[in-house]
Amino acid sequence: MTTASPEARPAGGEAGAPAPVLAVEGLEVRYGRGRRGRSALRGVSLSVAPGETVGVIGETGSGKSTLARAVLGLVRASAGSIRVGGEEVTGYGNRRWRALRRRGIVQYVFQDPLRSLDPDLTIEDSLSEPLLIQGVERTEAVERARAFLDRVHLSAELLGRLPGELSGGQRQRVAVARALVTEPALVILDEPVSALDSANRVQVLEILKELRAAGTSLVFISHDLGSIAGTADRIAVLYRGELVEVGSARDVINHPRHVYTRLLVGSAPTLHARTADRSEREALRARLAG
Ligand SMILES: Nc1ncnc2c1ncn2[C@@H]1O[C@H](COP(=O)(O)OP(=O)(O)OP(=O)(O)O)[C@@H](O)[C@H]1O
Repeated sequence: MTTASPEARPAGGEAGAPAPVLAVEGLEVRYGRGRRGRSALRGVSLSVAPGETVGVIGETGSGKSTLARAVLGLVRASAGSIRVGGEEVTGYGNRRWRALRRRGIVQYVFQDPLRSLDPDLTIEDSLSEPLLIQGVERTEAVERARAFLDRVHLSAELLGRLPGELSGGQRQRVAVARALVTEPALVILDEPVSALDSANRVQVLEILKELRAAGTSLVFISHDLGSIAGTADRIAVLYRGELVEVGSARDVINHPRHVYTRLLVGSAPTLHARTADRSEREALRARLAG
């Protein structure tokens, strides 16, 4: 990270500190080639310790989904390195990435649960599939999958249904359960609550807090600081492809350092931090544009 402040917690790997489940160093991602190519991420460095929830916040186009896709092997890094669960994965080709995903070490939840769920598989099949792929025997896979329904506050009655027969909120909770069944070291959540109405949003955020309390490492990506503020241990602020600030959630919200972070915090009326009035926000926008 070239312009960011130092991270609030050690990245791990030093004597006594646990090795991070995710370590991204100097990550660059470009889309397209040559003159027509454009840079989506520049010099991004971020680590996630075991059991830690890191929120990544940024406006549309700042590179949040690109970061998620790079960590899942869905787009390639042009420079820098990515280590997942201690494994250097940067140079992996499609086959090795597929194998890594199959091992269930890193899982994901996207904004649209229909992208995370096969529309033709019943909920029971969707939940047991990741375990079957790992070679778990069917009866045990189904039993383990059912056990995860409780974790996401869903009733077993839904197991025989297809994703299209559930509400948006129920579908997203199934997507979260599917991401958890392999007990991954890391779950990447890309705008997991953005498509939900406020009641479902609150429920899914509660579930994420419970996962955090249970020690699952999460990267929670959102454009909404209000959603991230109560869930993340640390917050990383992405602005135009660069991480401009990383710190404890409390520090970032109460003492934002970068102008963009101050604008974000000042525009979030649900936070307890002082919101900026209109003229202050305009002054901050002018400084960003300048
Ligand atoms: N497949 C692609 N080809 C070319 N450019 C892309 C591609 N995907 C994203 N980009 C560009 O990369 C930049 C970062 O996009 P990205 O989707 O990561 O942003 P984001 O922060 O997730 O935005 P949003 O909140 O709108 O989803 C944007 O300028 C976008 O136009």
